[in-house]
Amino acid sequence: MSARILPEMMCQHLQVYLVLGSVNCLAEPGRIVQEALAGGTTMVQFREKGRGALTGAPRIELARRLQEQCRRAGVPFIVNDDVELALELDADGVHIGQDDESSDSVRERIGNRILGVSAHTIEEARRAILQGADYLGVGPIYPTLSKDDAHAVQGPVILYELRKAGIDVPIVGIGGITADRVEEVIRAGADGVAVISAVTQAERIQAAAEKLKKKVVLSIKHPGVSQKP
Ligand SMILES: Cc1ncc(COP(=O)(O)OP(=O)(O)O)c(N)n1
Ligand SMILES: Cc1ncsc1CCOP(=O)(O)O
Ligand SMILES: [Mg+2]
Repeated sequence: MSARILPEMMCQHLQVYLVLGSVNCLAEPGRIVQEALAGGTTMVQFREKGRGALTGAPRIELARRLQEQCRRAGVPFIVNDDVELALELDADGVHIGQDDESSDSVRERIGNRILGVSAHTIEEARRAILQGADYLGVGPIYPTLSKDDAHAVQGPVILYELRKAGIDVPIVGIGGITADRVEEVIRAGADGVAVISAVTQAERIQAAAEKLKKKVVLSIKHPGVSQKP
């Protein structure tokens, strides 16, 4: 198996990170992923959960279909929560939260595949890193309608606080992020943005992904030290 992903490469993949399941999609999920990839999406997470989510064979079939699209585009395909499914598909990685299986156990099971861990505090971030996280998902940065059990909104300042505390692993901001908010999120310390609705609910999917990508790239070009929002 290949080695653990390098932080520089991880940061590239985090730039425009599309998180989705069939329940988020107004159009057919395969079409959304196709257009999002055409618009420059850099990583995709299969998050098939919530009311009306697919289960059993249809869930696996959809995951396989989206994974194949990502493979063709050369974009990593990450499975949310379900380590079994990630191993069955030979996915590129897994994303887990604080209420899921522990990071050290998942790291042991997935070998060198990408491991993303949600963190809401400096302590959670430090533990996740010690236990083998390749990146941290931090949020909700802004209010979100896409996750019923989301933690309290943290604002971009949490990104600044994590960086100030010396957390230097790749970080993606998530929760309520729109193109207009990208600059603030990146300037506060994120390496990229993870979005559900900004892409899945857009009228023009490809254009929405393109706009996010452009804003991320422009904001990264003028980084400086993490700035307090
Ligand atoms: C990139 C990214 N960051 C955070 C999350 C949230 O994970 P979690 O807290 O486990 O919640 P669920 O998504 O499982 O409902 C994520 N999925 N992706
Ligand atoms: C999965 C997840 N974790 C924290 S907020 C969130 C939902 C993000 O969705 P949106 O981009 O539509 O706010
Ligand atoms: Mg989870």
